Amino acid sequence: MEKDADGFYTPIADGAGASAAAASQPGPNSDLIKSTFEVDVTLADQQGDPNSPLFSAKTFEELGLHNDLLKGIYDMGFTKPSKIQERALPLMLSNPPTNMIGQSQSGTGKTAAFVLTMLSRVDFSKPQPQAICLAPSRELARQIMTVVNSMGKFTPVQTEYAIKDNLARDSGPVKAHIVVGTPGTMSDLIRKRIIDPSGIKVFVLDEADNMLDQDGLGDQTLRVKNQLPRDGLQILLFSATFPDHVRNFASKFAPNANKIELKKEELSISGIRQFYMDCKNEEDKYDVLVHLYALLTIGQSIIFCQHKHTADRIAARMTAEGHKVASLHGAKDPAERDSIIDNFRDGREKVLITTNVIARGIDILQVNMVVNYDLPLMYERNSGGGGPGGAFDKPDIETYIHRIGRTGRFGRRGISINFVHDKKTWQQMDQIEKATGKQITRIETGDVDEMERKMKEALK
Ligand SMILES: Nc1ncnc2c1ncn2[C@@H]1O[C@H](COP(=O)(O)OP(=O)(O)OP(=O)(O)O)[C@@H](O)[C@H]1O
Repeated sequence: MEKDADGFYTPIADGAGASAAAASQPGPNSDLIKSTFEVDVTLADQQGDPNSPLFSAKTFEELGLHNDLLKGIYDMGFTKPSKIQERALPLMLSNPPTNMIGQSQSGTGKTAAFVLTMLSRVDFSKPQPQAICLAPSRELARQIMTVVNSMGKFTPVQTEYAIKDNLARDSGPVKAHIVVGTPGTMSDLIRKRIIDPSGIKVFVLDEADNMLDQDGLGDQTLRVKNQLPRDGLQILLFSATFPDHVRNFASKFAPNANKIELKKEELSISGIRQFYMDCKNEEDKYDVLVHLYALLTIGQSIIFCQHKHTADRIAARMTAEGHKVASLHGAKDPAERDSIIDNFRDGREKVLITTNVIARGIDILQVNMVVNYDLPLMYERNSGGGGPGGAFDKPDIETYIHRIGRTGRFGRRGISINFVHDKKTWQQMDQIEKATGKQITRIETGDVDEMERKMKEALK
């Protein structure tokens, strides 16, 4: 592997043209859903294709992992590493520890790469925090923790959450080896000395571009970092996207890091077919969504809105009209959030209406459809679109890539549908199409049979 002029390693190739699997598991009555066997076969095809992000020339044994971790990996049903795992793991496990900035498309196994590093670096005989991982949402932190506990199943690892409402104010010092949480709570717990930072050797930021962005969680993340030991700390930053405005900061945050980065045109995964639907106006979007309901429930689907109140309003209206949907956003209380995402993860709910809170990282293999009810937008200063000096007018390309990446996980097929309803939204989608370099195809809105035919075709 060679570094280029910027210190980045050879880019990971896109999986373009790889024969992807059909939509994933459940739904025994659905003809959209292929058997697990078929998914395995096509996954093996992709993992053998050097152009796929799932390809690896090596085995997990060759990556220098401890036997107990290999047992955990195989117990999870992984047979071969993905490209990011193959490339990043040997660099992250080598001594002396080196920082890493790792980029790879959505759903290509970044979590396992950093979780295996945390588990490899922990001294299980010492009952104190040694690795911490931050994520932008409690849902993602909980998911990462599941991976830590599954991969570490054959080790004596102890884990603890740093998420709201988990540890009481008067909790004694945390003795767990690995702590996973969100930045605000993690920083609080360190400040209160409930988490002793002195033994921390590994600091991971998942969705790192979002965690470092000053318009996002940047301040809180920096606060956590400033509380950690300076010497010998290994910093690992992972994301599917690293936009230019955080890239420099990421390099300063994780000095002298090994870097694995994607080319711009490789950002989105090719197993996801992107569509759009013309809606007559804002109100018509609701009717189009209701029309789609039968298709949304074939597998599972996530509907993204810009605002919490939109998610709640649509969910309440659909429920009143006899449809079964759930809504999830950051204004709900933590216990309710946990139960909503758990119900969705377990397939008890099929349609989740939400905001950007779960745009990143959430890994639910059965999700074969993502709907952008509202396109993701970001604040643009002086756009002239109202508000003092700016407006939410600019398409948020990174969020778009992460949102559609909730489907098409690890070689599976998926569909995304954008609702456009006026000139402005049309132009915003056009900008997204240009920036991602992937075609977004029109689907006839009124003709349900045609919609179904196109979607089935896309999922084949
Ligand atoms: N080597 C492997 N073999 C088989 N499955 C794998 C392997 N590595 C990861 N997976 C599975 O692939 C799915 C996606 O992995 P993961 O959630 O880590 O993706 P990611 O790259 O972090 O995506 P995102 O950018 O959306 O956060 C998970 O269900 C995970 O269990």
